[in-house]
Amino acid sequence: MSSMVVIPTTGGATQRVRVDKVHSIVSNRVKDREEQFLVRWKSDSITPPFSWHSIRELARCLEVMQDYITIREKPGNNLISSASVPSKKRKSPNIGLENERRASPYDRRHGLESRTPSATRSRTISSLSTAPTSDATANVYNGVMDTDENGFIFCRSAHGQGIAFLDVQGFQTDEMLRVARISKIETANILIRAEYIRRLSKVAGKKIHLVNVYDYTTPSLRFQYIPEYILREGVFRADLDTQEGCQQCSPRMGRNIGCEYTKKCGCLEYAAVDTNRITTEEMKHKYEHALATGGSTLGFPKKFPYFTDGTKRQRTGTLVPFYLDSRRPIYECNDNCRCGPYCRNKNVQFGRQVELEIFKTGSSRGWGLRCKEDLFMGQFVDTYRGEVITDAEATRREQAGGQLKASYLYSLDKHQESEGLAQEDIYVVDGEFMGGPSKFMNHSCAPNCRQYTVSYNKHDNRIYDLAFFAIRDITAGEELTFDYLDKEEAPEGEEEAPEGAVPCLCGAEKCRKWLWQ
Ligand SMILES: C[S@@+](CC[C@H](N)C(=O)[O-])C[C@H]1O[C@@H](n2cnc3c(N)ncnc32)[C@H](O)[C@@H]1O
Repeated sequence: MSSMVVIPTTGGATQRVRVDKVHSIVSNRVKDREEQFLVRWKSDSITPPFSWHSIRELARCLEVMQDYITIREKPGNNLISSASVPSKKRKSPNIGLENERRASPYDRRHGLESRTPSATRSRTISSLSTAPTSDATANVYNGVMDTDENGFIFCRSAHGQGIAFLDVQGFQTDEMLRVARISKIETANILIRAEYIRRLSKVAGKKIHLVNVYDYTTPSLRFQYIPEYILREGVFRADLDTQEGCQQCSPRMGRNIGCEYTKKCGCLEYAAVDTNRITTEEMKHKYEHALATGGSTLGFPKKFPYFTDGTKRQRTGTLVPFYLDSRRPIYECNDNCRCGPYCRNKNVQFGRQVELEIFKTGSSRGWGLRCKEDLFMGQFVDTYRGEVITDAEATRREQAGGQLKASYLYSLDKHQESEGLAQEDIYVVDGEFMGGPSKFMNHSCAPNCRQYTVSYNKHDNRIYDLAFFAIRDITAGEELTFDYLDKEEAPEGEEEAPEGAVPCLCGAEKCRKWLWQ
């Protein structure tokens, strides 16, 4: 049995397969000591074209290759979803189709014209019982190889005498599955890992490492690292130029640390009042009046969120207890402030300053995140990034994505109550497919980090940063975790599994047993 066109895999520059033409990868084998993958090409035909390709030709299709490997590793999987098997109602396309094949540019480039079409070609594979075996030489089915104007190879549909046929109904055959199972996938895993590490090296800020001492898997290449939120349809944020900055502060007031006096700093207008320092009856009365009328609380005792040089803890930049021990929103200064670029009230906006490591946990929790250096209590770790979507879109994605989807969705509802925002006005951050390394932070019922609200524009209360800070000293190498259900009062663990509950594997002494309740 031979195919129409044998793709040369040695000698000369390797031609690549273009990822946007590939539907999926559906099988693998080792041929001539080379890992090869069976590509199903995008096509409207109900017998789409297939062809075998070496790993080098698939160097630009690593995401698709990873999809295949992930499915292949799942026990009992027949590697092709029922959705992609054409309906039995459709008529068979190879009846009466006798496409005369002309030499393609690909053939001409490789001097393959003489092989097409040829009487010496073996018979078409017409039934599953004669589908390719491990030692079959068939390379192209239901199509012919071609190259596009940029030199990328692709396969286009063609049927008829001499064109090997592969029926996707009942795909794959037992023999293909057997061959796929015993054929090692090593180089592909190495290339996928190398590509992920290459992409991590492009992420802004300190280095992010990837460690897996358990197996050959790599986090999904479909995840895209982004430096900022991506605003999706129906989501708006105030223009940065229009954000109000503090006007009474300056870089050189007091200790030359930018903002110095909480009573003057306009950025703290909506920051929480330190009620412990409201000591006189008169002040108390004024404060109650301001609360009742929605008046400004500027001038009441407040706190800047971060320690500065010269404070007793000497942990410059870490959160002060007033914020650390609460869930009060943090208001940082912005570029329109008069306090200058290095104000003590700026921190999260400068981005991550610590080296992180994504690591395989070795348990059913999948991947996790840890820090390569010691962290102080109150130290900023990283923000949570992702697509910002409307509440309606979040509901839609949640319904489509199943119960685990919830762990990637974060509602920006901190100001909902205080600002009287309707539920449909709430935006949601989805960090499943786009975001940063904090996507890998697992849940713990006894966490060492917490997520805080950090705003730079006090008037835009629908979009703000979700920032992770250490809530105790953390030794380098310790897994970073936070409580997915971070509430003022954590719910008690229930004996019975609530509906949709995912068992919690955090291992904390007082584990609540379920991720969601
Ligand atoms: C935001 S992701 C964290 C990264 C994830 N481990 C991964 O490999 O991509 C949340 C998911 O991790 C898993 N997970 C996180 N914390 C867990 C825990 N304490 N127990 C069990 N599974 C956990 C669950 O599958 C959850 O849906």
